[in-house]
Amino acid sequence: MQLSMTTAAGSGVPIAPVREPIVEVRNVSKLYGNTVVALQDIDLSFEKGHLTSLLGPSGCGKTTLLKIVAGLLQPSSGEIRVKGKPVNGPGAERAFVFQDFALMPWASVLENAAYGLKVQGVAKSEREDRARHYIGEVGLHGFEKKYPHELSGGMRQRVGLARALAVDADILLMDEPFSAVDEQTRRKFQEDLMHLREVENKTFLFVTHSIEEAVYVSDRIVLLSPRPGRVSEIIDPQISREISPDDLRRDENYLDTVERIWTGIKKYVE
Ligand SMILES: Nc1ncnc2c1ncn2[C@@H]1O[C@H](COP(=O)(O)OP(=O)(O)OP(=O)(O)O)[C@@H](O)[C@H]1O
Repeated sequence: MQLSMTTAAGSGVPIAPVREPIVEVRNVSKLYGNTVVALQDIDLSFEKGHLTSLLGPSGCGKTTLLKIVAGLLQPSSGEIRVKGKPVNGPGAERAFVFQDFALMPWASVLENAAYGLKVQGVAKSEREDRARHYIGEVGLHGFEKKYPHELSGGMRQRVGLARALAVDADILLMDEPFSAVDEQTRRKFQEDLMHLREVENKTFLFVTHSIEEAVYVSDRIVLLSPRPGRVSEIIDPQISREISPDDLRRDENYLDTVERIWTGIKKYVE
C-alpha cells in the first residue's frame, strides 16, 4: 500500500511520512568552537524498527549527528527526543557501536559481549546467558572463549554488535560498521544486519560512505550536504528484500536509486 507523500524540504523529493518516530531530531545545530558549524537546523524523525543511513561527503557531520543522538555530544541548539522525551545524555535505550569496535583486548568474547550488562549491574550468570545468546545471533557461537586478537576484523565487529544487542537497547547507532572489513564479510554482515532488524525489531541509525550499501540495507537514506551539514535529500529506497545480491546488482530500481544519490552527492565532490 502506498502511503500519502510529503516532500523533503527544498529537495522536491517525495518522502513517506514517519509513522511512529522513536527518535526525533529537532532543529539541531552544532558548532565546534566559534567558527566550525558542523550541523545546521537538522530536523529528522526516525521510525521504530527502521534502518536509516546517514550519507554524505566527508566532513558533512554524519558522525557528529550520530553522537548527538547517542548523547555523547551536546547540540549547540535544538533538542533530541527519544520516545517523545527530551534527552541530554546517553541512555539505556540507545547503544553506540564504535567504528573501532572498542573491545577490551584482555577480555574474552563472552566478557566483551557482556560488558554493557556488567556496567548496568546485571548479575554474572544472567549477563553471561544473555551475552551467549547474542554471540550466537551474530554468528559467533563457539568463539566465546577467544580473545579479540584471535578474531578477524569482521568477527570483532560482530562482538561489538553482540554487546550492543545484549544491553537490549531499542536503538542501535552504528558509525561505519563495515568500513574495516573485506567485501565478502561486508556483504554477509549486511545480510545479517537485515535479518537482525527483522527478528529483533530494533531501530538502526547507520553512518556509511557507501551509496550501494545504503541503498541495499536502508528503509530511509538521509543525505547531508557539506559543512554546514544540512539535510539535502531524503530517499526511501523501495528495494525488494527477497532479491538475491546478484540479482540486486542488475535490478533497475536499485541502479536508478544509486544513480540518483550519486547525482545528489557528485555536485559536492567535484
Ligand atoms: N572536535 C572537533 N573540533 C573541531 N571540529 C570538529 C571536531 N569534530 C569534528 N569537527 C569538524 O566538524 C565537521 C563534521 O565532522 P564529522 O566527523 O561529524 O563529519 P563526518 O561526515 O562524519 O566525516 P567523515 O565522513 O570524514 O567521517 C568536520 O568538518 C570536522 O572537521
